[in-house]
Amino acid sequence: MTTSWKVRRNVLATSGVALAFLVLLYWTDLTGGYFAALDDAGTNKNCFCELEGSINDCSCDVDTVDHFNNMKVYPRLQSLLVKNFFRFYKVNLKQECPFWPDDSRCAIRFCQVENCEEQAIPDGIKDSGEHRDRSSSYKYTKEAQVERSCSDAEDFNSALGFLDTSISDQAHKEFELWAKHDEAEEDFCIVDDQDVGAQYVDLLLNPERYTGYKGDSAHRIWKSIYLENCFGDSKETSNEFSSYMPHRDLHNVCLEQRAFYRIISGLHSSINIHLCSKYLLSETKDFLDPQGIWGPNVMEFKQRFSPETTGGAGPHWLRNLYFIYLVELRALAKAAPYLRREEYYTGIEEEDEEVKLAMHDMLSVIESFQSHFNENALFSSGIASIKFKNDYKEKFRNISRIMDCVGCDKCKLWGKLQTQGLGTALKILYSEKLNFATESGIWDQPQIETDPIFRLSRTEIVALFNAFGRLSTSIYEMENFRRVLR
Ligand SMILES: Cc1cc2nc3c(=O)[nH]c(=O)nc-3n(C[C@H](O)[C@H](O)[C@H](O)COP(=O)(O)OP(=O)(O)OC[C@H]3O[C@@H](n4cnc5c(N)ncnc54)[C@H](O)[C@@H]3O)c2cc1C
Repeated sequence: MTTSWKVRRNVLATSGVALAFLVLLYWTDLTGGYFAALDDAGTNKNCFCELEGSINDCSCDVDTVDHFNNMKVYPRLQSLLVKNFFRFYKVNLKQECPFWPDDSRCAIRFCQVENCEEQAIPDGIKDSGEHRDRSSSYKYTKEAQVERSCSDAEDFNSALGFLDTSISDQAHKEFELWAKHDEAEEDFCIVDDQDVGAQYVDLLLNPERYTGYKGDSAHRIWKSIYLENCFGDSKETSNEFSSYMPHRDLHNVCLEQRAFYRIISGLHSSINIHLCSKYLLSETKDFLDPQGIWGPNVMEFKQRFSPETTGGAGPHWLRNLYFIYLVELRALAKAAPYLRREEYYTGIEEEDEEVKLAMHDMLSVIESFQSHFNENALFSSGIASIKFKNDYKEKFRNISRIMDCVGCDKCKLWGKLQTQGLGTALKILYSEKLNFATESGIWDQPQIETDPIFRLSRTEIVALFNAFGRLSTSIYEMENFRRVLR
């Protein structure tokens, strides 16, 4: 690049940032009085996103989460999620929608997912495969990468060691299916990284941001997802979209149903906050800036969340973001002893060591949080709750199927990842196997020799942390919107 090009590029980049800043200032000015909402005391001091007080159904408040996330969790996640172990996610984006014909395509080019180059993926991730077989928890260890030599077995007496293996191949296949079925029993979502169509995606090349996906297709997805919240009392005859979003009736439904709705609504808020904070401000056709200018769009945020434009519901939706954040935070704390034992192996020695250290630090911070969500409050009412828990699983699995119907590849990628991360969090929170392994002190042993029973695949771990990273970023971005709107 010549010097004059560099100068021109710098000028353009600076003008891009300046434009984004001006848009911010413009809207701050315009909305100064409009945004200010009355607080409980009747004073005109807060913007609608200046949430205060209890998050409901949890023992902590918004301020505590803001401080903990923005100061401690967010910066750590930012440096962790760019590491090779976390940036490559294996997913099947070609799975057909099982519910209706795919009738939509995203209107703008920013919907496309950029494929990653085969050589960019570290060998340690590629070669080890992603099978969820019984040895999967050790597959990312260094030892698992070293092939066993046949000569290791030279002094082995084959006659004495003879084992009657006269079990048919068919029976072996069935055993495998049973094992897979037993393992999947605890799953809250469908993991498709073993599908023929699954491929690695570099998440850093495909940031979650505004794509222009909207209208009937997007609404049908959200509506179908909220419909999964109907436990028994089906409202399927209603054509009213709003009837699936009972924010006004929340106190009339049981805790489990309320939690389900709040989790989905929190995810919905998070996705919409991202598209507001990484909005396409200007689609410049300049070949020096082919990606356009991206930045926060305060007007879009206001339109989506202010009480005036949402019938008073917007601030509740934002509060639900904190709820889902606390659910995933608690899952990470619960799985911390297990996650500390993972190798995070990619084959790049120096980086693997760094990731392990960063992970230990991150998990200690997460464990130190004082007001964790109490997962035992859910599914605690005897036999009925067992059925409820199974219904929950089935409904979350359905949500992962619905994600295959999203008509914009980039939205589908992040939708699937976040659903899988959420499913992994719920699996951790309600896994009998994890409880059993933890209670038997297995994670404290210097060497784990027996089958630990509970395990997560690499794909589940990548989804779990990236999904939590999305929620953490949303809470951080809210702080930025708040600053502008004050
Ligand atoms: C899985 C998925 C992923 C997506 N990812 C992206 C993306 O990466 N980039 C992008 O630009 N677009 C994305 N979209 C589209 C985006 O979420 C919106 O659907 C779209 O921008 C249209 O917005 P809307 O204003 O019509 O309301 P929508 O967000 O479509 O919401 C529909 C209705 O739901 C209610 N509602 C809105 N928010 C909440 C909430 N938090 N809780 C409860 N109810 C609520 C309101 O009544 C609203 O009218 C995605 C959509 C889906 C389904």
